[in-house]
Amino acid sequence: MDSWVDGQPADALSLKDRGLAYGDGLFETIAVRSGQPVLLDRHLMRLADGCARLAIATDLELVRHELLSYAAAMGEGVLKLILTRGDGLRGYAPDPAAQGRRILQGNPPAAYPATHAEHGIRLFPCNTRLSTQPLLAGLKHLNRLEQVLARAEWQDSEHAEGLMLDQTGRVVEGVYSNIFLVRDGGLITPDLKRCGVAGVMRAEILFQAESLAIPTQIADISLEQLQWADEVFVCNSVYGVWPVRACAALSWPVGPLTRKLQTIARALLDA
Ligand SMILES: C=C(O[C@@H]1C=C(C(=O)O)C=C[C@H]1N)C(=O)O
Ligand SMILES: Cc1ncc(COP(=O)(O)O)c(C=O)c1O
Repeated sequence: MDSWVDGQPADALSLKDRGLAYGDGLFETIAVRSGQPVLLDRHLMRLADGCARLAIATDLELVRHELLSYAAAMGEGVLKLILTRGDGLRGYAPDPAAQGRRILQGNPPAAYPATHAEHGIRLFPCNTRLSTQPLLAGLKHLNRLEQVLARAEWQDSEHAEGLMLDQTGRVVEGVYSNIFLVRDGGLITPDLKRCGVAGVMRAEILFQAESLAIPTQIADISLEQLQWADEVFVCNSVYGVWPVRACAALSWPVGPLTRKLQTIARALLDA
């Protein structure tokens, strides 16, 4: 399907776009099932937070309308929205009058091996560490060089995802996922106030767990805590939940709470 720029079919973009020049923008990667964007409200909430924190001007109702129209035309697949600050001249200073540029791209459904979800995955222990930047923490902004470096650390198919730590060695997230630990029947996921992307699926899992009276905790997590977890899983808004079986010398069973939340995520993504 053709990409759209500001609501119109397009196959080119201005060379002055600040997304290209400085990574000055945000993105959302959204699963589309039966013509509907999955977890749309959560994606729009994160986008609105990003626009407010970066002071990018955009009409979020128009964005919603375009996402719905584009998804309806796509049917099935993965829809990527890139929202940049629009054009700029040389120099970092943003134009206060700039209007955000909306780019929509349709991709086929993700084709991950079924074994990732069924039997679990191995995480590659990435050497690339995440930098601390509270002003950007949680946002899905366009500056993703840390993830690019981390993902380039392994090429084998034995590892489906990587584990990323911050500068002090705290567990933060996967390269393209968030991480959860199960301990004594409850969930723990890293606090993302210093770095990391606050995933849409992470938010949904926390919500679903709370409505099932499963205790949840958002906290700093050490490698030692990871070692003592009863179960570990990763999640994102495209594949849902993958159990984690191993990371370097650590290993975990695929447990019942992971399976329960995986079933809930799958129901959302298969709807
Ligand atoms: C990096 C992108 O999006 C992330 C990657 C995946 C995936 O590969 O499963 C899913 C969700 C996204 N947060 C992208 O370029 O779309
Ligand atoms: C660095 C990072 N963390 C977490 C996620 C998961 O986010 P979501 O659940 O919104 O897909 C992603 C998605 O790509 C990501 O790139």
